[in-house]
Amino acid sequence: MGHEVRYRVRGGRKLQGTVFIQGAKNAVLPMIGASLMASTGRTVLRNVPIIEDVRRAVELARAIGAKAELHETERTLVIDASSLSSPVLPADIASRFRGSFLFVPALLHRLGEAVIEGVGGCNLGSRNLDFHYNGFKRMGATVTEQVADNGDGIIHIKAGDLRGGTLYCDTPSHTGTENLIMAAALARGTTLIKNAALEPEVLDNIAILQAMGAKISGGGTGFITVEGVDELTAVEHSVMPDRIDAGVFVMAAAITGGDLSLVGASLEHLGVAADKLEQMGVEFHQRGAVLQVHRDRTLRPINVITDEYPGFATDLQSPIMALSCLAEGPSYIYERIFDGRFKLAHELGKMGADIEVDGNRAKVNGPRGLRGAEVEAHDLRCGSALVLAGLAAEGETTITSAYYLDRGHAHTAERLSSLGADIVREAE
Ligand SMILES: CC(=O)N[C@H]1[C@@H](OP(=O)(O)OP(=O)(O)OC[C@H]2O[C@@H](n3ccc(=O)[nH]c3=O)[C@H](O)[C@@H]2O)O[C@H](CO)[C@@H](O)[C@@H]1O
Ligand SMILES: C=C(OP(=O)(O)O)C(=O)O
Repeated sequence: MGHEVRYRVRGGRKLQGTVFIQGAKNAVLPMIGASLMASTGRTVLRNVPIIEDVRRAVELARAIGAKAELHETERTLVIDASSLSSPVLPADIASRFRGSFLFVPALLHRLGEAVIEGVGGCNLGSRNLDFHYNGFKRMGATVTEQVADNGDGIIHIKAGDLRGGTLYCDTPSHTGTENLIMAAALARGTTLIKNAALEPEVLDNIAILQAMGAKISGGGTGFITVEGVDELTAVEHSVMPDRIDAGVFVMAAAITGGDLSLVGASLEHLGVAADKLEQMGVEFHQRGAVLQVHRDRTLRPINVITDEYPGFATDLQSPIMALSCLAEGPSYIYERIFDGRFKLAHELGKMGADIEVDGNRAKVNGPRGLRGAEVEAHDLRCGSALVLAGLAAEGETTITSAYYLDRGHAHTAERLSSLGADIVREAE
């Protein structure tokens, strides 16, 4: 797992043309979790990104007894959760993607318990789940951990009768907020979630839950109130566009000095990343649902501090590290969200970059001409950053362990090739 896919990129071509931004990975995964809360009917999700995380989510939904059909050509997922039967999230699937933990509220409500054999996601240093567990406990659940024969921890959550309460996140956790909202949606009484995440994907998940009959207010304010209801019904919903996919294509235009029209991209959803890219010399024009991106000026260096939305998204930190290698002067990056997200610096070093890392801070000494090399994608965004670097490098770049890239980006090679890039995906 993780080593069978590689991308080969030959750099030096300016990208031009129109590309469709995929549906959002971080919106569709909680929506699949939400759909499992409907005990009758079929949920229809449109604009679903055809990525490995969605394929794993479909496998996991089936493993717990739901019927799930992914219609790839139509980018539509149909889920019938009426036959949910097993509370066990098996390690072989659940430990391959972070979004697996978003199935927990449905299991607690539908089956009274959840057994978590593993939680995956990119290895970005410590990724705690205490806000989720503490919230479930405040609602009346019990959480216990056992050690399996192979030494792995197995978490057992028993719901009893979940009731509303006052919950909080110490920091505004993205999936933490989504899990607590879903747990509260079918709980008895009223729940207040303080310091809730403001990400657009959280708001899109609130929108589908409201359509299903949930009573949720305060989305986007940091204080969310949920009045529990007795049941949720299956609905049809179109997944919002992926702002991180959009950001990567913006940077593909920027790193190649290209000119792209991004269908579905929103300048607003890029948050501070849009301002930072403008400071670097990228020009934007939002015309309805199409964002035009152009860069022909010299790239200027930048200071980046990652933060929760609307701050600079941590998932765009690796891509901008690749871009800043070409900037005329030193760029400074401070990663505040994850404590292990700089493995990329070493890989970019193999391509000629000069990056000094000190804890959660990095100094990128630009400009450095990049050259093709054999590099490894240690996580999803490390993968997208290496593709960007490959687009600007002289010669051929081979990116291994590219399953990680496929976890979150759909049809990467096809979409970039259609814009003029020389890139192929090889799977063994
Ligand atoms: C599937 C999904 O939506 N993944 C996204 C989600 O991950 P995820 O939801 O896992 O990220 P969080 O917002 O929860 O984590 C942010 C920080 O809070 C800490 N924390 C979080 C929860 C908790 O219970 N205790 C705790 O200490 C984490 O260790 C991390 O340092 O948001 C991240 C931050 O925008 C993105 O990079 C991921 O792409
Ligand atoms: C960290 C990421 O995802 P996940 O939380 O799914 O591991 C990501 O999308 O970059």
